[in-house]
Amino acid sequence: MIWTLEPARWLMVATLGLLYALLCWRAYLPLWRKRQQARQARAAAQAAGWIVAHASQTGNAEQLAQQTAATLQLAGIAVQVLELSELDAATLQSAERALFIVSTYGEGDAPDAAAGFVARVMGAAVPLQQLHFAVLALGDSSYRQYCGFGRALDDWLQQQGAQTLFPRIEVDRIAAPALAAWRQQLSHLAGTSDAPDWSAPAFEAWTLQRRECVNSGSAGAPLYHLELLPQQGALPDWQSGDLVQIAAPAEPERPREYSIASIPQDGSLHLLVRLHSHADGSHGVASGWLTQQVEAGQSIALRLRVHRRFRLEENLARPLILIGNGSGIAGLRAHLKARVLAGQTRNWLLFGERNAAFDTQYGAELVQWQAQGVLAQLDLVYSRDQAERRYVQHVLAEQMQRLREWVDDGAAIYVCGSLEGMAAGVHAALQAGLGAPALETLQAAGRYRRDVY
Ligand SMILES: Cc1cc2nc3c(=O)[nH]c(=O)nc-3n(C[C@H](O)[C@H](O)[C@H](O)COP(=O)(O)O)c2cc1C
Repeated sequence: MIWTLEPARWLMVATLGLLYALLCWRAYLPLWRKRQQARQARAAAQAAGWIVAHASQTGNAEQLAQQTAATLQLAGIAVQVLELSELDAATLQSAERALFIVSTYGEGDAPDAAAGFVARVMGAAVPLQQLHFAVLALGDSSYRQYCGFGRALDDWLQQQGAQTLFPRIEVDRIAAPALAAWRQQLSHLAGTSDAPDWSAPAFEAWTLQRRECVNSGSAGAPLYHLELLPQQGALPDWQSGDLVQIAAPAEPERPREYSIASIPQDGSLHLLVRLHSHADGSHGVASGWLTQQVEAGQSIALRLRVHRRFRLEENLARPLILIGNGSGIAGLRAHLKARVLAGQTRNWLLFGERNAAFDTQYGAELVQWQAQGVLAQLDLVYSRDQAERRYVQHVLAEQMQRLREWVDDGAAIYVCGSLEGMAAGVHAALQAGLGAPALETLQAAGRYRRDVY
């Protein structure tokens, strides 16, 4: 009879039972973990309430996402603010409400940072019947593909079965009425009537200290170096990579953006402004006013704009490859100044212009930095100084071995200047030399940044 078994046998039976239970548990463990993770993801999405996802190049969409989140939070709604690139299919599938605030670049493309989301997530079918969403699409109607990315994202979400909370709102050059419509929809959704005011910081009066044409005789349009100081108080703080907005008196509702060419340690704010001329010979509203009309000692309405995506941030500690052309030297010069200040000498500048005789804006500084050993490599590429046209992307392709070595050493790549021609050519050369996936990885890691126009 079983009750008569000896203790040793009991022990064996018990051990075998335990072993069997353990084996079963081990077999079940991965499944359990997976279920647990899914449960946690769902719980996180539910606890987080709404997702506010942004895709921004120069920060407008990101700023609006923060303001949108603040409005919802004020109404007691839990919000998770994410970059679009941080969203994956699983998170989208476990979310119930999401607001997308996205701008458009290139020719109807997503901002650089969202390229990964487009390839990874939008390239596939993701059933999203549970998701309710709305899109705020930022753009500029003077481009052919107006709000191209916002529209594409909206279409894709609807194709996946997601339901719109309200129709897409398109914002032409940050126009106030469209933003008011978005705020109104938010207040309605959140059930609040006291949404915070979203007005941008006011323009402040600055004084033009000095202006100088830096490319007299050039085959290109005139380029001017400007120095400015605030009329009230001390010089504000900014970082290399940041922008200013300038409101010309003739068109204050449409401020123009310029890269800042100096750092606060220079003692004033420098800009490099190209005079634009139309076919009929008339000048661009803002560039004509800044370079031909305002006199030294007169007032300019200006506000600073953080351009987080083009700042150095953690790349300050990495080797830095700076690539640009024309007035794009402005932003690159500010970065070089910040690097010199930080004692970082592993800098490589590839810069393109037309003729060495006329187009050497800030050339003396560059040569001096090279002599001081703070500019490890300087490639000045003049397109018209030889029979064949030669551009930065050609030199980049020739120097690809060196570029790979720098990237292997952890370098970051910053591109500033014209989108057509330069930035597109540089992008193609980098893709060919490093491979598209590697370039995408660099971009996602914030090691490939562009300020192109
Ligand atoms: C180089 C460049 C290309 C652009 N291309 C487009 C475009 O194709 N379609 C469009 O609607 N807006 C285009 N825009 C306008 C931006 O989408 C708009 O300025 C937006 O407010 C930028 O928001 P962000 O700061 O969040 O990136 C372009 C802007 C730049 C500088």
